[in-house]
Amino acid sequence: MTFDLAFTEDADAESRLEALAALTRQTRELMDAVALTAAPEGELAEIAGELAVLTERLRAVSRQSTHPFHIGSDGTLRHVGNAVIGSGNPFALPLVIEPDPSTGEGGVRADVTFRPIHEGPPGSVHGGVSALIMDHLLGHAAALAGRGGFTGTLTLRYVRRVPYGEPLAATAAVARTEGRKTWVEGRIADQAGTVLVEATGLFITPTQWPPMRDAPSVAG
Ligand SMILES: CCCCCCCCCCCCCCCC(=O)SCCNC(=O)CCNC(=O)[C@H](O)C(C)(C)COP(=O)(O)OP(=O)(O)OC[C@H]1O[C@@H](n2cnc3c(N)ncnc32)[C@H](O)[C@@H]1OP(=O)(O)O
Repeated sequence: MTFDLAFTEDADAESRLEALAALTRQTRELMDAVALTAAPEGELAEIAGELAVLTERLRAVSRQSTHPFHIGSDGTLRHVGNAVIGSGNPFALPLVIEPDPSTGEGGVRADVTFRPIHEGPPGSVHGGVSALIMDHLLGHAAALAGRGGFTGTLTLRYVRRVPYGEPLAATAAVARTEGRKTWVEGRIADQAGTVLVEATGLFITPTQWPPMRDAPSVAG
């Protein structure tokens, strides 16, 4: 398996990506507003009609697929369409990941504030959403350690309910390695350091992998 790695270094492409990111941020605002709206029935129907017009306007100029990996003008490996970090994907939180070598090999951290659209049990975050965030962050740690790969297994322990609307921190680092296999451990904790979710992932580097797998700098 190979990734489609495109090079976009001209100013027009970058400025268009900025415009797409602005549209994406606005769409996320819309999703939050829909989840929390108390508008009356007639207004809901009217707004749905207005949104249908906008949806058709976008659909009329659709791409064949979402944005693949590409190398940005600053050399960063970008995945604009990614479901977790993608600046062009309204579904993405998005997660902004920073290296944190103090936590170990491939150490990474990210501030994360979940929103009402992530609700599972009333008033708290869906376990699958926590798993999504952990999967990506652990995979990023493996990649940062030069051991990028696909998730083979992901194990989570839900220690406490995860609240939305509160700033939390997600961290991960490589725990051990064996051949093409990399075990990564991570957690989501609150500001007091209380662990809410613990995760362990096994990432397997395929035998055929693109040369730039160290991914020193990855963004959405
Ligand atoms: C361009 C540059 C990119 C840079 C990158 C930057 C990205 C920046 C960060 C992104 C972070 C994204 C993080 C999200 C990551 C996903 O969410 S990936 C999506 C979910 N995962 C998948 O779709 C994987 C689907 N599965 C597969 O493709 C294949 O099964 C795998 C995992 C590649 C393994 O295939 P394989 O290489 O043929 O494995 P195989 O030779 O059979 O086995 C090798 C070893 O692994 C073990 N193994 C195989 N599968 C498993 C398993 N599922 N569980 C446990 N053990 C297993 C075998 O038992 C064997 O062990 P040993 O006998 O050697 O001890």
